[in-house]
Amino acid sequence: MLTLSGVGKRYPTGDRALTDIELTLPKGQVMALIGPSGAGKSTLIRCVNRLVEPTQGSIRLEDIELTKLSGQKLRHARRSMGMIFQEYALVDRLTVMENVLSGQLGYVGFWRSFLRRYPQEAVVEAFRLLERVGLPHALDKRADALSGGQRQRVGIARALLQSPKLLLVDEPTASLDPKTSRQIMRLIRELCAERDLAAIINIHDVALAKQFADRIVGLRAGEIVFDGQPSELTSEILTTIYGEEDWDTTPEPMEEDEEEQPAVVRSTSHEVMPALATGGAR
Ligand SMILES: Nc1ncnc2c1ncn2[C@@H]1O[C@H](COP(=O)(O)OP(=O)(O)OP(=O)(O)O)[C@@H](O)[C@H]1O
Repeated sequence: MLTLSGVGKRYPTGDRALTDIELTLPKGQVMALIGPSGAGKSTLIRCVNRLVEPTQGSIRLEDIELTKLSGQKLRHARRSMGMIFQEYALVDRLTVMENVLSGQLGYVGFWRSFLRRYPQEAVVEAFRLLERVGLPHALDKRADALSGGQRQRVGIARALLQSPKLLLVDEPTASLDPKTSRQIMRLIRELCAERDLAAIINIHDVALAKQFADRIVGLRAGEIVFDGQPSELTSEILTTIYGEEDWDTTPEPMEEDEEEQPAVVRSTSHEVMPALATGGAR
């Protein structure tokens, strides 16, 4: 369905973000993309929808070579990719319903969308989607009155309204509490199964990736260093992806007379390690 071959990206600054990426994603597969900060996860996702221009290689979505598209054809191809990006924030002053319908912007003409007059069938589908993502009672709420989890649900409904073939999801749980994070990951997974939709999810939380993805791809310094089943993600492989760390032990409780550590320990972004607690069933 989606095939990346020999994909590379070097930014004008000289940073090489991706090297020789080979990846094939079949229909219906939920793939989690993990790796340390700066490994190239966001760059990879953005190369697929061409928010970032790959400097090498080919990216095919079904029979369309995405790297060669421009203008109208690129806009058309982008409609088949639902994007759930943190920074694709909702428009706060608009209602939930209006935010979802804005997923139709690529379809309806400029004046129609400017005047916010959407086709009846889009409105009906938006109702249905809002019900499906668990927000049937929030249609008229302003987006700024929603919780983080509710906002993410609106973002998911908006992405689905354009009937995509592929979902590109960038850190969907970054600002959510653990329970809401699980609910959002479960929802994405269920929706992919219902619609035979493939998804690439850039996620820092390894435990969530293991629980909710069919496949995990580990990036390190722009290269794929692991591609396999969640059950194959051993401590050795985590070390390959993230670098040396004792993945299996948790710290011993401190002795009473031990000097207390500061509550917050700041680290550079390159030292960010994944959460490893394994939760219960899906
Ligand atoms: N616009 C840009 N211009 C120059 N270099 C960039 C740009 N965006 C990213 N990079 C560089 O490309 C590399 C990969 O960055 P990217 O954001 O894709 O990593 P990431 O794995 O998504 O990181 P994080 O988990 O922190 O979001 C890094 O070295 C980064 O500094």
